[in-house]
Amino acid sequence: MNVKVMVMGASGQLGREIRQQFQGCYDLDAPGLDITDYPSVKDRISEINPSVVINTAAYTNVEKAEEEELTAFQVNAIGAQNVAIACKRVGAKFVHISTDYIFDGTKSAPYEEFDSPHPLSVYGKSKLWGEKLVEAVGGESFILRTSWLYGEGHNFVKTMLKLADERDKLSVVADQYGTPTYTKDLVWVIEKLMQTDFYGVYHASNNGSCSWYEFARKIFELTGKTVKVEPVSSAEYPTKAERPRCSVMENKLLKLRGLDVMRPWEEALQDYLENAVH
Ligand SMILES: NC(=O)C1=CN([C@@H]2O[C@H](COP(=O)(O)OP(=O)(O)OC[C@H]3O[C@@H](n4cnc5c(N)ncnc54)[C@H](O)[C@@H]3O)[C@@H](O)[C@H]2O)C=CC1
Repeated sequence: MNVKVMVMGASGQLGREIRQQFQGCYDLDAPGLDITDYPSVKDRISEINPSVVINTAAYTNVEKAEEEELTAFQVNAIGAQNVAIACKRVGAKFVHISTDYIFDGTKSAPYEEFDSPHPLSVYGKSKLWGEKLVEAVGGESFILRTSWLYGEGHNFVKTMLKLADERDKLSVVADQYGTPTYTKDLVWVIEKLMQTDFYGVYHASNNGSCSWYEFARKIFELTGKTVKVEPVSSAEYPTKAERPRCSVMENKLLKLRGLDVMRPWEEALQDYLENAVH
């Protein structure tokens, strides 16, 4: 209980999951800090003197980031570095969350940790800059790249369930592949890793892969919804931000370290639908 953990972005999807799972196990601090405000970040981290800081705070609107590049970079790159510097000053371990969108999705096999990144969107670029700036600080940091998150708050699963109640037919993109990841499972990995000194970049998604269309079909299969789902191509559903066609990642370093506690995505989804969605 005397391990102090600070969570940045504590009211977001992942931040809420961490608070839920860590409550009662750790001395938890969830400040409503703006991570782009370096003096405040530095002062608060010095004052609390945590053992671990987890940064889930991010500019996550992939579409809007195309128009708000500066803000996206302020939060995802500069903000991440601010927290990393403040952690280094007090000797705190730093867990930073990144994304599969740093890849361009053209590789024909799952991405490993040391594959070359090549982001297609402003969001992806800003997150990659965040990774590089965190690494440049040279502190005790873990960078966890995850994908297609769902848990507390708004997410694809809840959107699909809502639409299924409102419509008879849905169109879902079938030519973008990735791995849905339950925040609960990601928190298991965070907790395992933060107890080690194995600093570095990790892929941390549930196991397996699917398209958004297959993801939607599985959600309806598991909940017994009878809505008709139609596969569409990305070209039929134009967006401002370009997304990777196949950003499936392998949790290779977690496996090598014997720390891959991730379940197959279908199993995690079933757990979520049975126990967390009301
Ligand atoms: N949601 C997803 O599908 C994926 C998310 N990620 C990454 O996982 C992490 C967590 O994502 P979610 O919890 O889903 O995001 P979220 O959007 O639910 O939460 C992000 C939180 O950060 C806060 N925030 C924004 N700007 C801030 C600032 N300047 N200072 C402090 N807080 C600020 C927001 O208010 C929000 O509460 C992020 O780093 C994101 O880039 C990675 C892959 C997929």
